[in-house]
Amino acid sequence: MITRLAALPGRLAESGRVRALRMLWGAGKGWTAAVALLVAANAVLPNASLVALGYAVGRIPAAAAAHLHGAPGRALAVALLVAGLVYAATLLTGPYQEWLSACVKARLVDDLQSRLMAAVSGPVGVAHLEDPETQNQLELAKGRLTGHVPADAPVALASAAGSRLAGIAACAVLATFRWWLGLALLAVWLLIRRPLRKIVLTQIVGFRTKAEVLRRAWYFLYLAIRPTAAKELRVFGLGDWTIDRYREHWARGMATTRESYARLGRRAYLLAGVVLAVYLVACGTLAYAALHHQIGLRELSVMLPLLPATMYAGTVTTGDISAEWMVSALPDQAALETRLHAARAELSGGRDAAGLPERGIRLEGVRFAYPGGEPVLDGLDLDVPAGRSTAIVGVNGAGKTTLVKLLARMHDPTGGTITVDGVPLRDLDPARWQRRFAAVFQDFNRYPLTLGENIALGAVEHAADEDGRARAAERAGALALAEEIGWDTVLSRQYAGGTNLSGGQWQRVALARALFAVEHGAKLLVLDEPTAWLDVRAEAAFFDRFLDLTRGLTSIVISHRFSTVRRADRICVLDGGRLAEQGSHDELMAAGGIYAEMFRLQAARFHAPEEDA
Ligand SMILES: Nc1ncnc2c1ncn2[C@@H]1O[C@H](COP(=O)(O)OP(=O)(O)OP(=O)(O)O)[C@@H](O)[C@H]1O
Repeated sequence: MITRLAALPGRLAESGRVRALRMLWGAGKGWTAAVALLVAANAVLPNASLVALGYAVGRIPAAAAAHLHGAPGRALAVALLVAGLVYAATLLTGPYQEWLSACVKARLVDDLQSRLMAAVSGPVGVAHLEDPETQNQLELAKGRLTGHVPADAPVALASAAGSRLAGIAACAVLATFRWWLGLALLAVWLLIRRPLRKIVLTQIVGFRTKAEVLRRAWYFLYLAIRPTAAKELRVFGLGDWTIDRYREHWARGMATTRESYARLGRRAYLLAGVVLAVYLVACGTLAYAALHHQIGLRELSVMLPLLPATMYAGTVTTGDISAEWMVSALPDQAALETRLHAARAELSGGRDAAGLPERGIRLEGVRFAYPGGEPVLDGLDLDVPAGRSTAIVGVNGAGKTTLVKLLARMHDPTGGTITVDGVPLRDLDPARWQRRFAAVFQDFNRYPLTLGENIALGAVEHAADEDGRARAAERAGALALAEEIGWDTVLSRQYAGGTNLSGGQWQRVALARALFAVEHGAKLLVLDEPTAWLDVRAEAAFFDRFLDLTRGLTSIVISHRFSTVRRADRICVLDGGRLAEQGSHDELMAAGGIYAEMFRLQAARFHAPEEDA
């Protein structure tokens, strides 16, 4: 996978250039014209100021002989004025480039980031998000791993192109003195550019193979600076360990980059020898011509400073290197969009899911394994009747959450069939089917938004329904919280005026969100460990409301707390990837199987004799 990411440096850079140009054109004709002006300014002004200064120097002897009077004095004054103006214009190109870069970047960042977000959110499943290659490509496309933002590419390329043109123009001016000298300088710089640029491109490719290691480095950096991990890091004294891990991964990730910089340096010294030889010839030729009065002071003072300016025709500057890095991210963006667009088709189906399920969901011989993993479900047969509550029970890793992910079409089974009222689940429009669901996942989201928004996100198109929001909060036991802190308080102290919630308070908010979705039409309620964070009283209140909460819904509850599970109409026990037992609490207890054993084990902890406790 990594090799695919790393391949073909040349093509990668070229397609990036075309993309950068297209991006610029897309940003607007005015910006394209402004960038073209930058290219022209970089190409013309530095040489023009050298030429103008050379002309002014050439006029000094005549003006000095006339004591700065008369026509020679005026000619010098005009030449100096022109040189000064051109030089001032040259100085202005720097700020102009900064301003242009900021403006173009502001336009492009928005577009590039939105496109990335759209690409990643496009597929209805979640497999692509669990795929390391997607994550590598995503980080490269954002430019975060390299520190070179792709939105800067058009202006950086324009600036580099302008400098190259300036170098070529300097060679052309020197060719007016001796055609072979201009040509020799151009040829030597062009020859040198190829190997130098190849080193940079190889460095970029080398860096890309380290994307995963560098992602790790960034992970350790964020681990150290984000408040979520702060408590554990301190309790276990992991501060230095985190820094060491960061450094170790960063050093590994940057090893190829450092090596290629060293190679670039060595090669540059070698090539500098060749350049020196050509420059010696050039200086010698100019000196010879001056000594033999073949050229005057004016020509000499124009040609001499242009000699070093020819290097821009081929040398690789830090600006060039940055531009290459920025450009290299653009094909990643395109490849990611293409790949994730294809991933949209992986979970296909066009039938409307409205009104489903009326009778129920049936799983027959369902098999599923995560990519590269052992089978999690291995021939599962299960009925989930509509309008009833079904509890799923099993040991850690039995596949309970995975089963819910299959039902919600985050993944499709690798074998067997799932049908809804007899219609294959694969035939249903996956996005519409997902909107039939309301869920409190084990790792529910804790949005750093207001309390009101946290609940309204369950049915965002009905966010204005304040009565519905209050009803959902009341049923979830979160109304008191709303009355205490207000609907508009942000649930994170990392934002001004925000507050932090306890785990149990968060769980009530997550439940309220799911119930708000139910208020607005969701018919399948999934509760994955819905009471894990609740205190005893809140859990008891939840049991009391369970029948009310799930009435009329097809609900699936997953829990290791048997007091929650026993309220369900039907309990299914997963074991070894299959359905091991099913029935009501009483039936399963009477059967004396896995469920009964697990239930008794848990109950025994609460009824243990005191010496046992
Ligand atoms: N995204 C994933 N990629 C690869 N393997 C996964 C993924 N999610 C879960 N698994 C594996 O699938 C198996 C079942 O996990 P699952 O989360 O479905 O179990 P569970 O019954 O819900 O467990 P628990 O009671 O601990 O919540 C586990 O072995 C787990 O390692």
